[in-house]
Formats: sequence, C-alpha cells, structure tokens
Amino acid sequence: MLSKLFMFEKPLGMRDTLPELYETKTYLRTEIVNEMKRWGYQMVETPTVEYYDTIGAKSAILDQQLFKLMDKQGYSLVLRPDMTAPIARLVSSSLKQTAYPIRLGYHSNLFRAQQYDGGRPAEFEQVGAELIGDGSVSADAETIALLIESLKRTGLQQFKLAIGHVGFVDALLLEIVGNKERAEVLRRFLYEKNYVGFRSHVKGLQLSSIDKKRLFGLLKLRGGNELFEQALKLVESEQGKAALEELQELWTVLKEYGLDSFITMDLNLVLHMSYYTGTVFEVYSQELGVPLGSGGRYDELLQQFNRPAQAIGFGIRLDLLAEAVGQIAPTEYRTCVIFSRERRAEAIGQARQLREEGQIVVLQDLNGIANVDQMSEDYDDILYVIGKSKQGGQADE
Ligand SMILES: N[C@@H](Cc1c[nH]c[nH+]1)C(=O)O
Repeated sequence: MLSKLFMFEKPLGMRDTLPELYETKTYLRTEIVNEMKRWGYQMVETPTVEYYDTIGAKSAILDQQLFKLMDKQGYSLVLRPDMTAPIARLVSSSLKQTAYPIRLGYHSNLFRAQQYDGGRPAEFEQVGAELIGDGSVSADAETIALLIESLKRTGLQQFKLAIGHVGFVDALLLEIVGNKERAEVLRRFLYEKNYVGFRSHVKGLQLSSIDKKRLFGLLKLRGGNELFEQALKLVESEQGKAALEELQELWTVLKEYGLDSFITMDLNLVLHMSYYTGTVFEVYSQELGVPLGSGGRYDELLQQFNRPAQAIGFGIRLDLLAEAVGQIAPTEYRTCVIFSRERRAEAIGQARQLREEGQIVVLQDLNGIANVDQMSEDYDDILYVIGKSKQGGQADE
C-alpha cells in the first residue's frame, strides 16, 4: 500500500523543473534550434511511445534501461530512449519519398530507467541533429561544426570536442587479440573509461610484449594532429589505416571551418551506442565531469528500416548544458496590478494594455491576498488600482 509520503515522491530519476531552470532551458533550446535551422535542418517531432520491436530493440540502449509498457492490443511499447532510431524509422516511412541527403533536427524528452538513485535523471531533454544519406567526411565535419557553433551560441565558454573512430579501435583490437569476443572485453574497458582495468587485463593476456605495448600505446592516443603519425605505427590493417585517413581529412576540414581549436583527438574513445560505425565524438565543458553531448556515424542503422543510408548526428543534453552554463536566462521585469473590486474593470483594461506592450503583468484582487507587503516583494513594480475611481482611470501609486 502507498504511504502518504510516497504519494508525494517522484519515481526514481524523475525531476521537476522550477521556473528559473525552465527559462534557462527555453533560452538554450531556442539558441540551438535557431542555429540548426540556419544550417538548413528542419525540425521534427516523433511520438513519446514507440513499439518495442521497432525502436526499443534498435535504439542501442540496454534493455534494462527501457521503460516498457503495453498497449490495449497487447503490443510491447517503450518510452523512446533515443531519437536516432525514431528518426531512422521516420525517414524510412513518412519521408520515404524525400531524396537523400536529409537534414533533420529535434528537441525531445528521452527516457532511460535508472537502477539506483545515483542522481541521474531517467527523463531528460536532448536537442540534436541528424544528417542522413551522406557518407562523406564533409558530412562528418558539418555535423561537428554545427554542434560547436550551436554550443557557442548558448554562451558556453570553455568546451572541447574529443573525436575518435570506432573503425580504428575495432581494427586495432581485432588485429592484436585475434577474435571479436576478446576484442569486446577490451572495448568494454574503454567504454567504461576504466584504463586501470584495461592495463591489468592486457598484462594478463597471452600476447607478445610488442603487442601488449601496442595496446598500451592505444591509451596514449589523445591530443592534436601529431597523433596520426603515432597511430599509423600501431595499426596494420587496411580498415584501421582507412579510419585514420578519414580522421586526418576530418581534422583538415574542421580547420577550414576555423574550429580546430575546439577539437582534440581521442583515438581510444568508445561510446555506449552500439550502432556507431565510424567517427564518434563527445563534448566536454570545463564545468562538468561528464560529456554534455555526443554523437557519431551510424552507417548501418537505416538498413534495418529497409532504406539503407549512411548517416551521422549528435545529441546535446539540455539538462547538463544548463548545469554547465548556470542560470543565464535574463530575469524578466514583472509588474503586479493590485485592484479592489470596484475598480476591477479598470484594472483588467490596464493589465491588457501593458501586456499588449509586451510587459509581464499579474492581475491580483486585493481580497485574494493575505499579506500585501509580502506579495509586493516578488515584483519589480506594483500598480495599485484601489479605492475610488479617478478621472481618466489612472492607477493610484
Ligand atoms: N542518439 C545519440 C546521439 C546521436 C544522434 N545521432 C547520432 N548519435 C544519443 O542519444 O546519445
């Protein structure tokens, strides 16, 4: 049975948004969406609830993190944990006739169930963009440049984008450890950023000391474009070398955008999304220890919806961005018109006029408040429309 206390609690990971944070989020969202629109991205919405088989299973979010429910027909549904899979569905159905490349943007609440009360939200808003049907390095650069320019618009001061490549990590691990299962164990350490675990696991492997050195070398591949030379020495396979060439070209294009100062290379970067196939990236700000946005290339997801295409995109966590920038929404000037009943009509007219001029006006009956002084403290300006009506309907001060 639910206790009274429990009734006032929220489910694990669910949060209220109070007015100040609401305004900050609105401001940040608007800045990012406007920037995406200027780049020609068109905004879309998809349903909050999707079929488990269509979206839940393809979203690359662990099954235990999905909120599952059932519809009246008995079908399994999920609260969308990600927007990339719903957009892949949309592009393959309603937008089937639209030619590639397609540029879409969104801001949506996503749901990922939490196991423990670790302070992580189970519902959060993501603002993102997807560029579908273009496999070029220029598309990778456009996506990353759009992400950086969007964040610059929000006023976020100090941030960096770490860029890696799934193809490089996979190729290197596979050519050293020999099979996918063993590579997967190492990949997991990288995904968890557990470098101590990675090292001790490598030490225990039956490998030559040269190969162990190569694996330790992978951990050092973070920095500027001087890394490429070191990385080329580590990898032997064509796939690994091709990935590095792609990254090198990407670096050149981002330089052409004038954005290379925002970039670092992180060649052991592995993201949780299992659909990534190429370039991947994460955004870090000085203020937070966790990435506030991420994305990457997913060239094999669309074919699961029968409309194959190469694609790349990103998502920015609005809650984390708000935390990083602090409360930056400009505070609004608020007026309160306090009226007595006999002058109510006059007060309504006055409030309407001020609102038409763009002001924020609260209209308050004097009889409805217990403490006028306390109420007055919450406003920048108070207009009293009380007592006997004056000629011309001017408010008393
Ligand atoms: N859907 C990814 C972000 C992304 C968008 N496009 C590609 N990746 C996420 O939720 O982390």
